[in-house]
Formats: sequence, structure tokens, C-alpha cells
Amino acid sequence: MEIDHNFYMNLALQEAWKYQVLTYPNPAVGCCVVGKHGEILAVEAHHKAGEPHAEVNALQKAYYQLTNNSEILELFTSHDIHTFLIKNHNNLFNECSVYTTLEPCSHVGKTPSCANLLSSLGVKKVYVGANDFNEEAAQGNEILQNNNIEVETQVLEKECSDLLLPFKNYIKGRFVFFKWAQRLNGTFDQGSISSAESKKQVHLMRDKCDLLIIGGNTVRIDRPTLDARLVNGKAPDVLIISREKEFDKNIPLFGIENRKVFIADNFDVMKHYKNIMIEGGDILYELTKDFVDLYLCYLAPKIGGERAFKNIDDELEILNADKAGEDIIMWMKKAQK
Ligand SMILES: NC(=O)C1=CN([C@@H]2O[C@H](COP(=O)(O)OP(=O)(O)OC[C@H]3O[C@@H](n4cnc5c(N)ncnc54)[C@H](OP(=O)(O)O)[C@@H]3O)[C@@H](O)[C@H]2O)C=CC1
Ligand SMILES: Nc1c(N[C@@H]2O[C@H](COP(=O)(O)O)[C@@H](O)[C@H]2O)[nH]c(=O)[nH]c1=O
Repeated sequence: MEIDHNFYMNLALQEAWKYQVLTYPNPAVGCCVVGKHGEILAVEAHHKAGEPHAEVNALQKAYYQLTNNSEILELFTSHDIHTFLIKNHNNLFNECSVYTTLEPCSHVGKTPSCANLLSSLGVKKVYVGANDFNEEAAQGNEILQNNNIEVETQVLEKECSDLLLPFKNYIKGRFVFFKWAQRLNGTFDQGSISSAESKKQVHLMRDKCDLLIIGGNTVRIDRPTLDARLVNGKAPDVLIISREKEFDKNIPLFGIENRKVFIADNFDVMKHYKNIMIEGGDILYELTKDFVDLYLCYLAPKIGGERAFKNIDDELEILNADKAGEDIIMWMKKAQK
């Protein structure tokens, strides 16, 4: 395998996708710090809005790799890590390169500016995937260049832009993704399919989304709860898509405090929500295909079940594939025809 700039950027991308959607309303971002001999010092991502950016997490780990000083690992806020690095860097990063999927931020918001931090540390070169189109945070490249840091842009630009698709939609007002679990023979029915790790990931996503859409039949068959209990998270509001008006109110999803449940044969209520997850089968897939932005499939190494996605003639493009426990997880968008 050729170890080139794309190789390092790919590591940053792969790490960032693990937190896709979980950084809402922030973008998913990854960062890789490389030492003077090409050795990987850190591969990190932004985990959650309000917490350190990918660059800060990666520089924290890289500092530890270079110094073995574990004091820095005891710091958790972006502000504390910035302050520590600026005070203690001792020009350690002068020969290091930094690969970041998104232009380092220029503005001081909930966290200090990453472009300023990289400038203060005097890193050798910064490789950037996609430029920031969020006007508030853009101009990071310019700050770096004004501080004599070499900057190379558009490294794996298409892949880094795809990573930002949810964020672009948050900014426009609404992001919708369709998630389902299936077996190797394409079936999605008859109970538990996913690994424990996948189920935990799905609960992290439920915790972050504000509306969960589900089919009427699923509610009648599964009698689901649709909360985020595996991660002690909050339960999203629920929209049941159905031709029926009434459901058995003893079904656990109706018993969750502070949750709204809508029952409708249309999607109008979506206009009040910004981060929407659909958990559905083939019928819901057809009903929602005009407005779904991304698809997320958990593929389990199992065979069984009965109902599969049939009579659907669609092509999707895989944007990222990873493992979640025993399952393969795939983020996809509609293929350009
Ligand atoms: N593996 C996974 O990730 C998932 C699996 N499932 C499984 O799928 C099975 C249930 O599938 P099903 O609910 O059919 O599939 P879908 O998730 O595709 O939901 C479709 C629902 O839409 C409603 N519907 C159909 N046509 C219309 C219409 N024209 N207007 C409004 N509503 C309409 C129906 O509800 P109604 O009949 O009330 O009108 C139907 O139940 C269950 O076994 C469940 O466990 C479900 C979700 C995710
Ligand atoms: N079986 C299955 C899923 N099924 C979805 O999860 C719902 C059950 O949610 P809850 O009652 O909160 O546990 C169910 O109705 C269906 O929408 N999802 C997955 O990620 N993997 C799985 O294997």
C-alpha cells in the first residue's frame, strides 16, 4: 500500500464517520497528526458539540505520544487543552503535519480557534480536505498562511465533502436519514438482528435526533419503546406513519415522559424538526425516498427472516463502511445516474 497524503486523510475520514450525526448540530470532523518520519501520532475526531474539535483531540494525543507526559490526558475542555499546549509545546510540532477533513475553524465560539492553535504550535504543514462554508468559522486556511504555515487544500475533497452532507443540511434547516438493520439475505423482519454494539450506536443517534419516524405495522408488531435507554439518552419525539388513527396506548413508546407522539398518513410534522431519523422497512423506504438525504444500513452476518426489500430498483453509493461489533455499517447516498 502506498502511504501518501490520501492515506493519512483517509484515517481522519474513517474516524470522523464513527461520530456521524452524533456531533449534531456541528459537522463530523476527523484529524490525523503525523510525525517527521511519517509515523502516525494520533487519529482523532470531534465527538460532540461543545467538546474539543478534532484537531484539539488529535494534538492532545500527539503531544502525549511525543512527550509521554500524561498530564495533558487529564484535560477535557478545549480551553484547557489549548492553554496547556500553547504553554508547553516547546516547538515539538515543528516537524509535524496535520491532516484535517475540514478547514480548521477561525472563530472563537464555544471552543477557541483551531487555526490559531495550529499557528501558535508552528506545525510544518496542514492538509485540508474540504473548505468551511460556514461563514462564521471559515478563513482558517488564511490564518494559517498568514502565520507562515504551509497549507494544501482539496485533499480527498469529494470524500471530505460527503462527510459534511448532514451538516450542510442542518444549516439549510433539516437533515433526514433512513436507517435499517438487515441480514445477509436482505431480510429486516422477525426481531433482533443487530449486534449489541450496533444497537448502542442506534441509541446514541436516537438521543441526538429530535424526531423518529416509524411505520404503523412496526408499532403493532414490535410494540417498541424507541428511546435511548442503552446510553441513558433522551427519547426523540415519534411520528407513526399509518392509515390508522388509533393505536394501543399500552405500547411502550406511548409511555415515555416529555415525548410527543404524532400519528399521521403524511410527513407534514417534519417541518418542525431538524435532525430526523427514520427506522423503517421497504414500504417506508418507498414513501420517504423523495426527501431522505442519507441511508444507514447495519448488515448482520446472519441468514433468516422472511421479508426483504423487494420490488425496489435503486442504486446507492457507499460513502463509508465500518464495523460495529459483528455487523458492517454502511452510510450511503442515492447514486448519481
Ligand atoms: N430491521 C429494521 O431495521 C426494521 C425492521 N422493521 C420490521 O418491519 C416489519 C414491519 O414492516 P412495515 O411496518 O410494513 O414496514 P415499514 O417500516 O416499511 O412501514 C410501512 C408502514 O406505512 C404505513 N403505510 C403504508 N402505506 C401507507 C400510505 N399510503 N399512507 C400512509 N401510511 C402508509 C403502514 O402502516 P398501517 O398499516 O398502520 O397503515 C405500514 O405499516 C416488522 O416486522 C418490523 O419489525 C421495522 C423497522 C425497522
Ligand atoms: N430489529 C432491529 C431494529 N429494529 C427497530 O428497532 C425498534 C425497536 O426499538 P426498541 O423497542 O426501542 O428496542 C423496532 O421496532 C424497529 O424499528 N433496529 C436495529 O437497529 N436492529 C435490529 O436488530
